[in-house]
Amino acid sequence: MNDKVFTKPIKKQFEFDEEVAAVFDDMLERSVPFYKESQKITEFFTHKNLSENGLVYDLGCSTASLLLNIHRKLEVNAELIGLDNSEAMLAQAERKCEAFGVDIEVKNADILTYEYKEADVFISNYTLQFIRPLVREELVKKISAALKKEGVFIFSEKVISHSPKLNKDLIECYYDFKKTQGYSEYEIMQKREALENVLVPYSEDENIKMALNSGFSHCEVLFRWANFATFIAVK
Ligand SMILES: Nc1ncnc2c1ncn2[C@@H]1O[C@H](C[S@+](CC[C@H]([NH3+])C(=O)[O-])CC(=O)[O-])[C@@H](O)[C@H]1O
Ligand SMILES: O=C(O)C(=O)Cc1ccccc1
Repeated sequence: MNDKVFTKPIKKQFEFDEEVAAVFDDMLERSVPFYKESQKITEFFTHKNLSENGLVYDLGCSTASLLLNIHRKLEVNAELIGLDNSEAMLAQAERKCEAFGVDIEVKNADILTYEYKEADVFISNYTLQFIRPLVREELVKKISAALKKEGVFIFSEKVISHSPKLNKDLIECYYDFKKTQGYSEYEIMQKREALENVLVPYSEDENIKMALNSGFSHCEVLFRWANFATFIAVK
């Protein structure tokens, strides 16, 4: 279904409710620049770091698109677990996994309090940005603690610049992108308001520092387009 969520006046903050879940795949493909490319890079580095009988967690798996792609190219026996705390998203995820006849575990859980098993790879695609800054680093520490030695955390985020001029231009560049994807100025502005204080992006540098401060020995950018970036952190 096509994303028309912000074509009408919205009075509430952005939520991952039924209305959003029903159009979510279209929303992400049209709202995240090079979404498919960032997914492909994430898939590549997941396969590279996954060992026989290994485990992958996808934090904020939404409709399970990424785990389904990873599953398609699995060359080892591995456990894939997707976590999300939106019932509406999980219903879509289960519907897709069933349709493809795929054995992926999707669980209703809060990624902040979940008790993780030892894993080879953690993924968070555009989810950390929705975690309150006060507890975000704590979560990254929890992730690093649950990873195997040399395990990886691959995460994609919307990012900001601390140069005010550059930040303003990055936002404008992104809004031009959204217009080319068929969103009107009205939809863009309405969503911007709904996301205020809900989606809190860090700069590229702040994301890397957070990873290095949380038990990772190395962190760098795999892919960046204007204000969207994919990072890899190695334990
Ligand atoms: N505390 C939390 N616990 C569990 N889930 C959460 C929490 N907070 C938010 N979520 C979930 O994190 C997801 C973030 S969307 C991820 C896109 C996906 N990775 C994709 O690549 O398709 C990003 C976006 O929409 O920009 C939503 O499904 C929330 O319900
Ligand atoms: O669409 C936007 O304005 C964004 O910042 C990206 C996004 C994509 C999907 C859900 C929330 C935010």
